[in-house]
Order: sequence, then C-alpha cells, then structure tokens
Amino acid sequence: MKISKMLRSFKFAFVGMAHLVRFENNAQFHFLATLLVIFAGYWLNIDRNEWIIIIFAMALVWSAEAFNSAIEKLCDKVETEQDPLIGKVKDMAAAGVLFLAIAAAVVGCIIFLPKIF
Ligand SMILES: Nc1ncnc2c1ncn2[C@@H]1O[C@H](COP(=O)(O)OP(=O)(O)OP(=O)(O)O)[C@@H](O)[C@H]1O
Repeated sequence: MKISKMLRSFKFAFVGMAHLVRFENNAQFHFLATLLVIFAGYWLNIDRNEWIIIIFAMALVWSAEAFNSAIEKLCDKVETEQDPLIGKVKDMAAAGVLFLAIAAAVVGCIIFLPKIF
C-alpha cells in the first residue's frame, strides 16, 4: 500500500469536488441546500442520530450528483450531436440523483417539520 499514491488520489478527488461546486449548476444548488440544512440542524438542535441520518442523506445526494456530472461530461465528449441513446443515458443518470434527492427531502421533512410546528 502506497500512502503517497493514496494522498494523490485524495487530491484529485478534492479537485473534482471543487470543480462540481464551481461549475455545475445543480451542484451549486446542492451546496446551498447543504448549508441551509446544516444551519437548520444547529438552529433546531437536532440530536446525534438525526445528524447521522441527515449527513448520510446529504452525502448520498452529493455522490449521485458527482457521478451524474461525470456521466454528462463523458457523454458530451463521446457525442457532440443529438443522439437518442445519449439522451437516455443522461436522463437515467439524472434519475439516479432525483431518487436520492426526493428521499433526502422526505427525510428532511420527517426530521425538521415536527420541530418547526
Ligand atoms: N447529445 C444529446 N443527445 C440527446 N439528448 C441530449 C443530449 N444532450 C443532452 N440531452 C438531453 O438534455 C437533457 C439535459 O442535458 P444536459 O447535458 O444539458 O444536462 P443538465 O442536467 O442540463 O446539466 P448541465 O446544466 O450541467 O449541462 C438530458 O437529460 C437529455 O435528455
């Protein structure tokens, strides 16, 4: 196991994260939502287990968004023209984000709404 190689991989992953937040519109929306949820979590004083669930929900959405953006970039590289198959690939990748985003929103409602009302 090479630590230096692992650290290099971490560096590339952080570059990928920075790229997502700087250039991807949907990721910028997730970034704002993440800040809002963290703020609400502190403000409404959610407990340890609720933090764990919220952190997992947010991480899953971020992860799906990263894969979706990577698939979009790859599609744009291999096909610059309109292509029905490329369209389906992009739509299915986007569906992967939507599944998790809906689940995360429901989790957020279950945790936050009873504390607000
Ligand atoms: N080359 C293509 N061929 C066919 N349909 C495409 C193609 N590119 C995009 N589409 C359709 O347009 C939709 C949006 O694609 P696009 O790449 O613009 O994604 P996006 O979610 O708007 O992301 P971004 O704003 O980051 O580019 C796709 O889900 C797909 O239905």
